[in-house]
Amino acid sequence: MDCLPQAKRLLLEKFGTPSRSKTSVGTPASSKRPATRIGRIGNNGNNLKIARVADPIGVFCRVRPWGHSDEERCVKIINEKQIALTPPDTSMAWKLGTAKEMTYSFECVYGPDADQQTIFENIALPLVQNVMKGKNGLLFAYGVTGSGKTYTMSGGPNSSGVMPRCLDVIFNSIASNHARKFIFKPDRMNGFDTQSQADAMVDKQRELNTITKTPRSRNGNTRMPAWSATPGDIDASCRNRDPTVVSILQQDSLYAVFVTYVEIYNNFVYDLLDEGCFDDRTKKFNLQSKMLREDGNHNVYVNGVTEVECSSSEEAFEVFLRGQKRRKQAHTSLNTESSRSHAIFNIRVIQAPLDSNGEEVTEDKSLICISQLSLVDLAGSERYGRTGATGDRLKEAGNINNSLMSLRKCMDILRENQQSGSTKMVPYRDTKVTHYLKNYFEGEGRVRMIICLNPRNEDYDENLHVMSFAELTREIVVTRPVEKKLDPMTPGRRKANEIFKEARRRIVEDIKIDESEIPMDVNMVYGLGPPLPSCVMTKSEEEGLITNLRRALEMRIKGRAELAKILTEKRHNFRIRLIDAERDVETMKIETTNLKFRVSQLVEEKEKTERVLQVVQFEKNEQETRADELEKENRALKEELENCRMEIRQKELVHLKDKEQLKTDLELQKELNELKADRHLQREEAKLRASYKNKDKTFETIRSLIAKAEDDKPRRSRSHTRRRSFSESMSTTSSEADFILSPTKTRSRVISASNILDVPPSPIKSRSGGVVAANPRSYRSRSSDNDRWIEHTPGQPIKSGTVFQPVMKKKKSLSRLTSADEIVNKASKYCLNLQQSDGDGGLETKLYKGDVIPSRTGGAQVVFNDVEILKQVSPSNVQHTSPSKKRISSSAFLGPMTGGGTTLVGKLVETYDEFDSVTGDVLAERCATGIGHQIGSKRSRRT
Ligand SMILES: Nc1ncnc2c1ncn2[C@@H]1O[C@H](COP(=O)(O)OP(=O)(O)OP(=O)(O)O)[C@@H](O)[C@H]1O
Repeated sequence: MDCLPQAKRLLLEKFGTPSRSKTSVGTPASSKRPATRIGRIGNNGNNLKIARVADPIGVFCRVRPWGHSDEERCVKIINEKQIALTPPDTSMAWKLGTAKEMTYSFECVYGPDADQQTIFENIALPLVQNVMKGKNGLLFAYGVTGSGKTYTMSGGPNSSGVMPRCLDVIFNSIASNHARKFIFKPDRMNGFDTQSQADAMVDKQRELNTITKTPRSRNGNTRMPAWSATPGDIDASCRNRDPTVVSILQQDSLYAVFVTYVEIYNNFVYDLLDEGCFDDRTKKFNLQSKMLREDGNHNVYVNGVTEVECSSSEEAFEVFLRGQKRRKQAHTSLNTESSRSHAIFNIRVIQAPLDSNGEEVTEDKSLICISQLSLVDLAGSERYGRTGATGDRLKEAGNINNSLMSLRKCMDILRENQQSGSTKMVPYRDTKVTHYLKNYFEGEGRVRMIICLNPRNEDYDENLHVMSFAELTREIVVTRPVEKKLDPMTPGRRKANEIFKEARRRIVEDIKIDESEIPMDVNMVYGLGPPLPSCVMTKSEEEGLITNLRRALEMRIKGRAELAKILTEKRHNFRIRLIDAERDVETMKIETTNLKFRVSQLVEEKEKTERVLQVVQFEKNEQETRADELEKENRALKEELENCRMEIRQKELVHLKDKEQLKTDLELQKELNELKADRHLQREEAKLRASYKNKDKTFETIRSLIAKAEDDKPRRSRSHTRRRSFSESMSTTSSEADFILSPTKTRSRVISASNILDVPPSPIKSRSGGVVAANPRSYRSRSSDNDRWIEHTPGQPIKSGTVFQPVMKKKKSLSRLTSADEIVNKASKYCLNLQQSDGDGGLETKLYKGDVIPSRTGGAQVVFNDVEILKQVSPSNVQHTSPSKKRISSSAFLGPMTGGGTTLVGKLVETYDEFDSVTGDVLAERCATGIGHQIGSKRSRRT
């Protein structure tokens, strides 16, 4: 509905009433020059010539403060619009004799006392207002070096210049309509695209991830660039914000602000916000020069320039500081921080209307409006001679002056074209600065210039040039930009959307229904039809516009009537639903009363149940305590039972052991008895043989007697018969003897009698006539002894120092055996070496020898068959030697040998006695254990 006042305004403009009177802030009314109407060919589709209103470039003058009050100065402020330049004696004009005081007029003149706030409000704020309306603006500062251009544009630490204030006002104004970050995305061709809120959120998240990896700024809000401002610089967080707000917002549009910062140095364009050019090695920025391009609307832009979206003026100002650090500045004799390049800081305001639901930004790219405010800090003009510049500085100065000269040339031709109607080509492309600003001078925005003056006498000559440029510029008019139709849709969508959302939230809260069940269609209520046709009347007699307008309005009236009908219907429906709802409420009230009664009953029941529950709980606790006690008792009894069982098991083990021992003893006893019986038998046999011998002698005697009586035949035949019967009886007796001496009858379990009987008897007579006890098995030929011995010496043997050495050519100590195989497969003999004291200081060494034979279970068993005893007795103790030991010793070695195996058996029986009585325990314990341990599972049978 904004279209009627807008149409009225356009009509007024059409008929010549300047609309500049609307600008309340800015140039004083008295200083306003009437808008110039210039003829320009515009293409409105019908190729009609239209007149467009043009404004002159607004030129303002600012005189910076001078050092000392007594210092002579060449600038004199005549009034708020005029200044006078007085040539000093040192000036060139004085020398040439053309010196005279010159007066110059400006839109407004600001003296040394003018503060930054005033400069901003009067010069820059109208441009900011324009930008918010979707129009472009250019503000540039021009003047000699050190005249205060940078100060005016950027400001100092405690005095914000034009640029930060512009940012403040823009962000203040769009506060409630600020689009979420990343809703607008630069399309890299000077345009913008929109994206959904979801996509914007994704981009936002990505940015947050990047920020968390980099340090934060001093105020903690935004990213702190690695090369951010040093403490001496202007701090974005410390400056005072300008609180001004311009209220010319499109309420149904969302806004975003992007900034770019470029510099033109030595006629090359550089992107001061390009982050990919920091050289870690040199710690310097290697900026790549950029190209200037034209977009589809012939707007010049820097190709590939970094456009930074900012959420606040602080953030934008930090971005500016970031770029400022890279700007080419140098110390010159005229300015300690002289700008050696033209810096252009662009603030781009993007606005796009919300969709018909007032929910999201429209996707229609043609409805996106981009307006740009360019703030240009030109490098200062300077004379070569004055600065004394050389090298790079000289080259810079040359380029600066060239570009400023080119700017002046362009202005000159432009003015000539405008004044004389000529169509000379304006050489914008001569330098980058004129090329870049071309669009502004051709009518794409409002242009304002601040002439900065340094009133020192030394600057007079340069100031003169600046003044002539200012005069020239003032005469140039710039076409006023066409008012853009920013939002063609019905206004109020955003508000309606908010109201609708609030209503829906309340319904969801109160009635507890799903939010998705309530349709979201604000358009139904607020869409009054298609947008109104253009109201711009190009010809007074044009009828079509009014007809179209009438038709559109009639459609709207029709639409409104339809909406009214729908409203009535909805009202009716709503009333019916309301009545139903009231009825429901009554029913519910009754139900509520019933339920309350039921609830009170349930509460009583619940209390009763709780009491019962308490009693049950108490009982349960008691029973649990009792159960715990019983459990403890049970556990103690189980432990006791287990102990008893263990005791029984131990006793059973002891019993079994005793039983085993008894069994072994019995067997040994039995074997002993058998051996004793054998010995007795052998004695009896010997006696019998002796008696037979006697009988033989008797027979011999008889035979001789018989031989004497041979002559007597009958007696001889009788004698023959008798002899034959005696021989028969003798043969019978000898077979009986053989039976008695049979090895099988004398065999013991421990010692193999067959081995013993295999050994031939070797009776040797002693000198005394007795039989010498000699064991042929003890003799071994050292050359033919192939037996492999296992030597077992338990404990640490005592060195006897005797010549008595058992012959064991191939022997291995039991303790060195590594596997059972060494006994089973390799060893054939076993020797147990036992040493013990005889109690009288003597040492008794016993060697128990035996054969190693394989056992049935695959192991090995030792069959002892010999004992050798070495007794070392002190001569003084010979008398006291124990008789029993003597007996054992002598009986073992000096026992009677009547021949055959009998002698050896007798000897072995004696030794077995000894073995059994003296070393039985040792053998049982040590030998069996030793062998058993060495052989492992193949434990040999204890013998
Ligand atoms: N109106 C002013 N009030 C106070 N100080 C000022 C004013 N104008 C300029 N100055 C001071 O003068 C010095 C030079 O100013 P500035 O750097 O802005 O000059 P410039 O025109 O940008 O020079 P150049 O072209 O060499 O860059 C600065 O220290 C600045 O603070």
